Amino acid sequence: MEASELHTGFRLAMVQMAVGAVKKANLQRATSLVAEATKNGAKMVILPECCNSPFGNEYFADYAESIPGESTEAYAQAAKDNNIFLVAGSIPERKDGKLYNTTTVFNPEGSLIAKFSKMHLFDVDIPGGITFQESKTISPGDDLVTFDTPYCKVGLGICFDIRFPEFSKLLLDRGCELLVFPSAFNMTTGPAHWELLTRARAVDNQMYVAMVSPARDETASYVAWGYSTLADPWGKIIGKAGHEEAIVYGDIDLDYVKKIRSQMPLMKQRRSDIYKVMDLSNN
Ligand SMILES: O=C(O)CCC(=O)C(=O)O
Repeated sequence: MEASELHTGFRLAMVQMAVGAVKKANLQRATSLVAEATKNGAKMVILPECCNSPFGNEYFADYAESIPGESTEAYAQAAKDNNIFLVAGSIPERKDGKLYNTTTVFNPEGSLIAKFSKMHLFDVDIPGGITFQESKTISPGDDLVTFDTPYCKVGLGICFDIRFPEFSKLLLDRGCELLVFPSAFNMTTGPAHWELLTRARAVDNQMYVAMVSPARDETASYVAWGYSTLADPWGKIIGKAGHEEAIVYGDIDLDYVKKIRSQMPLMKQRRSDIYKVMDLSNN
Protein backbone atom coordinates (compact mmCIF):
# COMPACT_ATOMS: atom_id res chain seq x y z
CA MET A 1 0.00 0.00 0.00
CA GLU A 2 1.36 3.47 -0.93
CA ALA A 3 1.90 5.84 2.02
CA SER A 4 -0.42 8.35 0.33
CA GLU A 5 -3.23 5.78 0.45
CA LEU A 6 -2.92 5.26 4.21
CA HIS A 7 -5.44 6.87 6.52
CA THR A 8 -4.91 7.48 10.22
CA GLY A 9 -8.48 6.90 11.26
CA PHE A 10 -11.91 5.73 10.27
CA ARG A 11 -15.39 5.16 11.66
CA LEU A 12 -16.36 1.64 12.57
CA ALA A 13 -19.94 0.44 13.13
CA MET A 14 -21.00 -2.53 15.24
CA VAL A 15 -24.40 -3.80 14.17
CA GLN A 16 -26.18 -5.45 17.10
CA MET A 17 -29.00 -6.87 15.01
CA ALA A 18 -32.02 -8.88 16.08
CA VAL A 19 -31.63 -12.36 14.60
CA GLY A 20 -34.71 -14.50 14.00
CA ALA A 21 -35.60 -17.87 12.53
CA VAL A 22 -36.13 -16.75 8.92
CA LYS A 23 -32.85 -16.61 7.04
CA LYS A 24 -34.08 -14.28 4.27
CA ALA A 25 -35.43 -11.83 6.85
CA ASN A 26 -32.08 -11.92 8.68
CA LEU A 27 -30.23 -11.13 5.46
CA GLN A 28 -32.59 -8.27 4.64
CA ARG A 29 -32.25 -6.87 8.15
CA ALA A 30 -28.46 -7.07 7.96
CA THR A 31 -28.45 -5.35 4.57
CA SER A 32 -30.63 -2.48 5.71
CA LEU A 33 -28.62 -1.93 8.92
CA VAL A 34 -25.37 -1.94 6.93
CA ALA A 35 -26.84 0.78 4.68
CA GLU A 36 -27.88 2.81 7.74
CA ALA A 37 -24.41 2.49 9.29
CA THR A 38 -22.82 3.63 6.04
CA LYS A 39 -25.09 6.68 5.85
CA ASN A 40 -23.73 7.60 9.27
CA GLY A 41 -20.16 7.54 8.04
CA ALA A 42 -18.95 4.00 8.80
CA LYS A 43 -16.14 2.71 6.58
CA MET A 44 -16.12 -0.71 8.22
CA VAL A 45 -19.24 -2.49 9.45
CA ILE A 46 -19.29 -5.57 11.68
CA LEU A 47 -22.19 -8.00 12.07
CA PRO A 48 -22.58 -10.47 14.97
CA GLU A 49 -21.82 -14.17 15.25
CA CYS A 50 -24.33 -16.45 13.57
CA CYS A 51 -26.48 -13.67 12.12
CA ASN A 52 -28.19 -15.60 9.33
CA SER A 53 -29.39 -18.30 11.75
CA PRO A 54 -30.42 -18.71 15.38
CA PHE A 55 -27.51 -19.87 17.56
CA GLY A 56 -27.67 -23.55 18.58
CA ASN A 57 -26.57 -27.03 17.57
CA GLU A 58 -30.15 -27.77 16.53
CA TYR A 59 -30.00 -25.03 13.84
CA PHE A 60 -26.50 -25.12 12.36
CA ALA A 61 -26.98 -27.95 9.82
CA ASP A 62 -30.30 -26.55 8.54
CA TYR A 63 -28.93 -23.05 8.00
CA ALA A 64 -25.49 -24.10 6.76
CA GLU A 65 -24.27 -23.00 3.34
CA SER A 66 -21.16 -23.30 1.30
CA ILE A 67 -19.18 -20.15 0.52
CA PRO A 68 -20.06 -18.55 -1.83
CA GLY A 69 -23.76 -19.10 -1.10
CA GLU A 70 -26.99 -17.21 -0.49
CA SER A 71 -25.79 -15.38 2.63
CA THR A 72 -22.31 -14.46 1.52
CA GLU A 73 -23.63 -13.27 -1.84
CA ALA A 74 -26.00 -10.92 -0.01
CA TYR A 75 -23.13 -9.69 2.17
CA ALA A 76 -20.86 -9.15 -0.86
CA GLN A 77 -23.57 -7.06 -2.50
CA ALA A 78 -24.11 -5.03 0.69
CA ALA A 79 -20.36 -4.26 0.90
CA LYS A 80 -20.32 -3.20 -2.75
CA ASP A 81 -23.55 -1.17 -2.66
CA ASN A 82 -22.30 0.75 0.37
CA ASN A 83 -18.63 0.94 -0.61
CA ILE A 84 -17.42 -0.33 2.79
CA PHE A 85 -15.44 -3.15 4.39
CA LEU A 86 -17.93 -5.64 5.80
CA VAL A 87 -17.04 -8.19 8.47
CA ALA A 88 -20.08 -10.33 7.85
CA GLY A 89 -20.70 -11.80 11.29
CA SER A 90 -20.57 -15.56 10.96
CA ILE A 91 -22.57 -18.31 9.32
CA PRO A 92 -22.62 -22.06 9.71
CA GLU A 93 -20.44 -23.05 6.75
CA ARG A 94 -20.68 -26.47 5.06
CA LYS A 95 -17.34 -27.59 3.66
CA ASP A 96 -15.98 -31.06 2.83
CA GLY A 97 -18.81 -32.78 4.71
CA LYS A 98 -18.22 -30.78 7.92
CA LEU A 99 -19.69 -27.64 9.48
CA TYR A 100 -17.66 -24.60 10.56
CA ASN A 101 -18.57 -21.35 12.29
CA THR A 102 -17.11 -18.98 9.71
CA THR A 103 -16.81 -15.24 9.26
CA THR A 104 -16.24 -13.64 5.87
CA VAL A 105 -14.88 -10.20 5.01
CA PHE A 106 -15.77 -8.24 1.87
CA ASN A 107 -14.00 -5.17 0.53
CA PRO A 108 -15.75 -2.08 -0.91
CA GLU A 109 -15.77 -3.74 -4.37
CA GLY A 110 -17.70 -6.68 -2.90
CA SER A 111 -14.82 -9.18 -3.18
CA LEU A 112 -14.22 -11.78 -0.50
CA ILE A 113 -10.85 -10.85 1.01
CA ALA A 114 -10.77 -13.02 4.16
CA LYS A 115 -12.48 -16.02 5.70
CA PHE A 116 -11.90 -17.27 9.25
CA SER A 117 -13.40 -20.31 10.97
CA LYS A 118 -13.73 -20.21 14.76
CA MET A 119 -10.71 -21.91 16.24
CA HIS A 120 -11.81 -22.49 19.85
CA LEU A 121 -15.24 -24.10 20.16
CA PHE A 122 -17.64 -23.19 22.94
CA ASP A 123 -17.73 -26.37 25.01
CA VAL A 124 -18.65 -25.56 28.61
CA ASP A 125 -20.66 -27.05 31.45
CA ILE A 126 -21.56 -24.54 34.15
CA PRO A 127 -24.22 -26.06 36.44
CA GLY A 128 -27.04 -23.62 37.06
CA GLY A 129 -25.61 -21.46 34.27
CA ILE A 130 -24.98 -22.68 30.76
CA THR A 131 -24.11 -26.00 29.18
CA PHE A 132 -23.17 -25.88 25.54
CA GLN A 133 -21.16 -28.19 23.31
CA GLU A 134 -20.49 -26.50 20.01
CA SER A 135 -18.13 -29.31 18.97
CA LYS A 136 -21.14 -31.64 18.72
CA THR A 137 -21.84 -30.13 15.31
CA ILE A 138 -19.06 -27.67 14.44
CA SER A 139 -15.43 -28.43 13.56
CA PRO A 140 -12.68 -25.99 14.53
CA GLY A 141 -10.73 -23.91 12.01
CA ASP A 142 -6.93 -24.12 12.05
CA ASP A 143 -5.90 -20.86 10.39
CA LEU A 144 -5.13 -17.46 11.88
CA VAL A 145 -6.53 -14.78 9.58
CA THR A 146 -5.86 -11.07 9.15
CA PHE A 147 -6.84 -8.65 6.40
CA ASP A 148 -5.44 -5.37 5.15
CA THR A 149 -7.33 -2.12 4.75
CA PRO A 150 -6.11 1.39 3.85
CA TYR A 151 -6.39 2.08 7.59
CA CYS A 152 -4.71 -0.82 9.39
CA LYS A 153 -4.32 -4.55 9.52
CA VAL A 154 -7.29 -6.24 11.18
CA GLY A 155 -7.33 -9.63 12.96
CA LEU A 156 -10.34 -11.94 13.09
CA GLY A 157 -11.66 -14.11 15.91
CA ILE A 158 -15.10 -15.41 16.84
CA CYS A 159 -16.56 -15.17 20.34
CA PHE A 160 -14.92 -17.89 22.53
CA ASP A 161 -11.60 -17.19 20.70
CA ILE A 162 -11.28 -14.02 22.79
CA ARG A 163 -10.69 -16.11 25.92
CA PHE A 164 -7.29 -17.31 24.66
CA PRO A 165 -4.71 -14.54 25.15
CA GLU A 166 -2.13 -16.34 22.99
CA PHE A 167 -4.51 -16.22 20.03
CA SER A 168 -4.79 -12.43 20.18
CA LYS A 169 -1.05 -12.09 20.85
CA LEU A 170 -0.30 -13.94 17.60
CA LEU A 171 -2.56 -11.50 15.74
CA LEU A 172 -0.67 -8.63 17.39
CA ASP A 173 2.60 -10.17 16.23
CA ARG A 174 1.21 -10.24 12.69
CA GLY A 175 0.79 -6.46 12.84
CA CYS A 176 -2.86 -5.96 13.78
CA GLU A 177 -4.06 -2.73 15.36
CA LEU A 178 -7.70 -3.79 15.55
CA LEU A 179 -9.23 -7.15 16.46
CA VAL A 180 -12.80 -7.91 15.52
CA PHE A 181 -14.84 -10.65 17.20
CA PRO A 182 -18.36 -11.39 15.91
CA SER A 183 -19.72 -12.91 19.14
CA ALA A 184 -22.73 -14.09 21.13
CA PHE A 185 -22.09 -14.41 24.87
CA ASN A 186 -25.02 -15.47 27.05
CA MET A 187 -26.79 -14.54 30.28
CA THR A 188 -24.26 -16.43 32.44
CA THR A 189 -20.89 -15.50 30.96
CA GLY A 190 -21.97 -12.13 29.51
CA PRO A 191 -22.32 -10.26 32.81
CA ALA A 192 -19.23 -11.95 34.24
CA HIS A 193 -16.70 -11.70 31.43
CA TRP A 194 -17.82 -9.86 28.27
CA GLU A 195 -16.55 -6.38 29.10
CA LEU A 196 -13.60 -7.68 31.11
CA LEU A 197 -12.30 -9.75 28.18
CA THR A 198 -12.82 -6.95 25.65
CA ARG A 199 -10.86 -4.50 27.77
CA ALA A 200 -8.22 -7.07 28.74
CA ARG A 201 -7.38 -7.97 25.13
CA ALA A 202 -7.30 -4.25 24.25
CA VAL A 203 -4.91 -3.44 27.10
CA ASP A 204 -2.61 -6.41 26.79
CA ASN A 205 -2.22 -5.94 23.03
CA GLN A 206 -2.48 -2.12 22.99
CA MET A 207 -5.03 -2.15 20.20
CA TYR A 208 -8.71 -1.59 19.46
CA VAL A 209 -10.97 -4.58 20.16
CA ALA A 210 -14.57 -4.88 18.92
CA MET A 211 -16.98 -7.49 20.30
CA VAL A 212 -20.25 -7.55 18.37
CA SER A 213 -23.32 -9.42 19.66
CA PRO A 214 -26.81 -10.06 18.34
CA ALA A 215 -29.57 -8.20 20.18
CA ARG A 216 -31.03 -10.08 23.15
CA ASP A 217 -34.11 -12.18 22.45
CA GLU A 218 -35.57 -13.59 25.67
CA THR A 219 -37.69 -16.06 23.66
CA ALA A 220 -34.72 -17.67 21.89
CA SER A 221 -33.31 -21.04 23.02
CA TYR A 222 -29.91 -19.31 23.38
CA VAL A 223 -30.31 -15.84 24.88
CA ALA A 224 -27.51 -13.55 23.71
CA TRP A 225 -26.09 -11.00 26.15
CA GLY A 226 -25.95 -8.01 23.79
CA TYR A 227 -23.81 -5.03 24.91
CA SER A 228 -21.63 -4.88 21.77
CA THR A 229 -18.49 -3.11 22.90
CA LEU A 230 -15.48 -1.31 21.41
CA ALA A 231 -12.42 -0.78 23.61
CA ASP A 232 -9.47 1.43 22.71
CA PRO A 233 -5.73 0.60 23.20
CA TRP A 234 -5.82 2.14 26.70
CA GLY A 235 -8.66 -0.21 27.65
CA LYS A 236 -11.28 2.53 27.65
CA ILE A 237 -14.71 1.69 26.31
CA ILE A 238 -15.49 4.05 23.45
CA GLY A 239 -18.69 2.44 22.19
CA LYS A 240 -21.27 0.28 23.89
CA ALA A 241 -24.82 -0.90 23.12
CA GLY A 242 -27.53 -1.93 25.55
CA HIS A 243 -29.23 -5.27 24.91
CA GLU A 244 -31.69 -4.12 22.24
CA GLU A 245 -31.09 -3.85 18.51
CA ALA A 246 -28.70 -0.95 17.86
CA ILE A 247 -25.82 0.29 15.79
CA VAL A 248 -22.86 1.47 17.82
CA TYR A 249 -20.21 3.69 16.24
CA GLY A 250 -16.61 4.21 17.23
CA ASP A 251 -13.80 6.26 15.72
CA ILE A 252 -10.59 4.29 15.29
CA ASP A 253 -7.49 6.49 15.64
CA LEU A 254 -4.33 4.75 14.47
CA ASP A 255 -2.13 7.59 15.77
CA TYR A 256 -3.48 6.80 19.22
CA VAL A 257 -2.37 3.16 18.88
CA LYS A 258 1.15 4.39 18.04
CA LYS A 259 1.10 6.85 20.93
CA ILE A 260 0.09 4.24 23.52
CA ARG A 261 2.64 1.76 22.16
CA SER A 262 5.46 4.31 22.27
CA GLN A 263 4.60 5.63 25.74
CA MET A 264 4.54 2.10 27.14
CA PRO A 265 6.56 -0.09 24.75
CA LEU A 266 5.30 -3.46 25.96
CA MET A 267 6.18 -5.22 22.73
CA LYS A 268 9.86 -4.34 23.18
CA GLN A 269 9.80 -5.09 26.90
CA ARG A 270 8.72 -8.70 26.54
CA ARG A 271 11.25 -11.15 28.02
CA SER A 272 11.51 -13.36 24.96
CA ASP A 273 14.65 -14.85 26.47
CA ILE A 274 12.34 -16.33 29.15
CA TYR A 275 9.00 -16.93 27.37
CA LYS A 276 7.57 -16.92 23.85
CA VAL A 277 4.23 -17.27 22.13
CA MET A 278 5.15 -19.23 19.03
CA ASP A 279 3.17 -19.19 15.80
CA LEU A 280 3.18 -22.82 14.64
CA SER A 281 0.56 -22.36 11.96
CA ASN A 282 1.36 -22.71 8.29
CA ASN A 283 -0.08 -19.44 7.05
O1 LIG B 1 -17.01 -17.43 26.04
C1 LIG B 1 -18.20 -17.31 26.34
O2 LIG B 1 -18.56 -17.08 27.48
C2 LIG B 1 -19.27 -17.45 25.33
C3 LIG B 1 -18.77 -18.05 24.07
C4 LIG B 1 -19.82 -18.29 23.08
O3 LIG B 1 -20.98 -18.13 23.30
C5 LIG B 1 -19.42 -18.71 21.75
O4 LIG B 1 -18.24 -18.94 21.52
O5 LIG B 1 -20.29 -18.79 20.88
